[in-house]
Amino acid sequence: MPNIALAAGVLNQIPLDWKGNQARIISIIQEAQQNQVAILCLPELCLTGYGCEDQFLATYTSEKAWESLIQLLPHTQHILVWVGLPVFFEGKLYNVAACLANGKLISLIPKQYLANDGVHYETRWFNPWPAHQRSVLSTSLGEIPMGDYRILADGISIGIEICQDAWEGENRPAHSLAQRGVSVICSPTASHFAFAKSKTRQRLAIEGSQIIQGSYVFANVLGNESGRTIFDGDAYVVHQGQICAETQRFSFKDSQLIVASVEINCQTQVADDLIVANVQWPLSNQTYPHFEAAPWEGTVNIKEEEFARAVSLGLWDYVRKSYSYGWVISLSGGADSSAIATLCYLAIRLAYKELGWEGIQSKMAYIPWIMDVSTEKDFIARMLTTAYQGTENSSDQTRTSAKALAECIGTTHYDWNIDVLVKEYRGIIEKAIGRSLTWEQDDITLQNVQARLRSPSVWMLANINNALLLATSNRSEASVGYATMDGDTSGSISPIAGIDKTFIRQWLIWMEKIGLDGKLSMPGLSHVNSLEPSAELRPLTSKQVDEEDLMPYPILNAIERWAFYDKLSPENCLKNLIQEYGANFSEDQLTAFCSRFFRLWARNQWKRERYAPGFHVDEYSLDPKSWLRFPILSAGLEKDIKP
Ligand SMILES: Nc1ncnc2c1ncn2[C@@H]1O[C@H](COP(=O)(O)OP(=O)(O)OC[C@H]2O[C@@H]([n+]3cccc(C(=O)O)c3)[C@H](O)[C@@H]2O)[C@@H](O)[C@H]1O
Ligand SMILES: Nc1ncnc2c1ncn2[C@@H]1O[C@H](COP(=O)(O)OP(=O)(O)OP(=O)(O)O)[C@@H](O)[C@H]1O
Ligand SMILES: NC(=O)CC[C@H](N)C(=O)O
Repeated sequence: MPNIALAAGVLNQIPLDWKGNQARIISIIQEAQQNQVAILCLPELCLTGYGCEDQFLATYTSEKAWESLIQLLPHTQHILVWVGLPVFFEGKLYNVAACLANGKLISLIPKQYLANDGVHYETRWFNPWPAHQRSVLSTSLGEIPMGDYRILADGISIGIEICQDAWEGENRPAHSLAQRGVSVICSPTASHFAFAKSKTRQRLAIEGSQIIQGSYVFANVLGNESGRTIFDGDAYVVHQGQICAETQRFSFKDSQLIVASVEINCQTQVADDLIVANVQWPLSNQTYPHFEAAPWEGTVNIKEEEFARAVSLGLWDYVRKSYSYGWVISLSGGADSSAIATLCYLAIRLAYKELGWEGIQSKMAYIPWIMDVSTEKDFIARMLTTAYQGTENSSDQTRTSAKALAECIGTTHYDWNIDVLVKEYRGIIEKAIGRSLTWEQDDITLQNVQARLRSPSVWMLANINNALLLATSNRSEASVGYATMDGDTSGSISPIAGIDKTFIRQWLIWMEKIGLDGKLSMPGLSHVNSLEPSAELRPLTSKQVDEEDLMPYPILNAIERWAFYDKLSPENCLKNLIQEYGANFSEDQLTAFCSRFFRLWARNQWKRERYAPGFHVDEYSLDPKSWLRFPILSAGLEKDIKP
């Protein structure tokens, strides 16, 4: 029973980046070879990127991937590597893990169960491969075995489960592989971040190793690969149910390799489903560092930590992959825009900590001024621009709050007043329609014009800086359309559109007082955290607060979850509401909240269709393009509240 080194590599790839993806794969294979690794598992579809969307349907994509695969072969001496790519077989497309060993393509093993819920849409592009079906594919390299095979390499039998395969309970291929006899399963994966989801993946890896009483090597994608989804970059080497090595999630590096040396059972029996790879493992006399999870994984504030790390990595990857030079935020001093400014700050701080200044300069070499900047402080000021845009309805508290946060972060901060613009527009329209606008008659119009007139100026800053304008809507506001279209919805990404207002406020308090690892906090949030959420669009004397315009945020969030995650009827949502909140609100009040929620929900689907792309962070999202479809025109659900 020899000891061999098993490794998993996570990669931050870019869809359709042929050269870049290949270079990162070659670099991690070389790192593995230097570490005398025998078997290396890389993420699902890592040659093309997991998120190529309908470009998978272009045969060109799989042809380019095939070319790239062939170019990898000379880099696989004395190692067995799993690399993911799309492959056409008899006119149908499959999501495949290719086994490369010692300069040869050994086999192509397709995914059996396709992911098709939530953000996943795999059946649009791929076909599921039936269990136990085995065939051969004629290729430029000759006849290659394609199907439900095992690999026999230097006495070790290896099987595979591709991401969703492992989520299929009793049907997961690990069970059949256990009966057929494998000592190692590799699991190339592309499983996006959602709160606490990595624990499920970890459990699946542990159970996989227990099912075969052997080793399980699991490798996920890393970072914001293609825009909306962020991948944790988690990987595990598990042996007999024990985790031997794991990555530190949310790394800002291009890749991470983990290695563990394990004692493996040998097998030499020949069988129909066994393809022999001619490879001799390197003699592993190396001792490996103990690759273990980051300390923050074990803390009680794991949800806050995950949110901070996932979204800041999402923002960082987005800015560099879109070749932008930074971010612009219209900073009101309220919770949403302040949360986003803080997340941008964290993106820079975490990137700096992990990559160092030289690492940042090489990653951001496309920015013309990058070599002129020498300190982290200067870099923050160049990357992050904020603007407070007051009106006569703005309070001193929000102006002070925005200024204090901007100073604490070190943004380039502006403060100007837009009353002159509001007056000008109001005058033009009043003259045109021949009457004065009043708050009694024109409330929404007078609110919205202010929100809209904050948009052109920050777009100008975004254009001047070649920066991304960040929209600040959260999921709770998106539910009820509590935002002005082309006003505060302006922007090219909506980083917090996937999370509710209640959590944002809780996270801000944690960031002020505790922060990442209990160290990286933001004391400048003290003013923000003392304010009650308000749009500040009506005259100050009216004391506008969001929760009076709408309903208490916890109630709004509860109805939203019951209705659109649990898919309960409006009537049952109300029943739940009465049960949970009946002690604090009358039935009439709760019925009014429920009616208002469904009325605003149905009326504002068109707004959700028009939001800038947001990040997925929770179990569900309201994004119509990637999670929840709802008719733009409907009778609404309000009438269904009472029988
Ligand atoms: N189904 C549909 N398809 C296409 N368009 C549809 C439509 N239904 C209405 N519309 C149109 O939508 C327009 C109204 O939308 P819009 O102009 O955005 O305005 P609207 O949704 O009526 O009002 C904006 C709301 O957001 C609040 N707000 C604004 C800014 C910031 C904040 C904050 O969170 O702090 C809150 C504000 O207090 C107000 O309650 C109308 O022109 C209407 O015709
Ligand atoms: N005085 C202001 N200066 C600059 N931007 C503003 C101002 N008022 C509103 N905005 C912009 O409009 C957005 C929407 O306002 P909204 O009130 O929903 O968010 P917030 O002020 O960040 O948080 P809160 O709702 O907790 O007050 C803000 O996030 C901000 O981008
Ligand atoms: N790529 C996949 O097969 C992902 C499926 C998996 N159930 C997930 O959501 O993470």
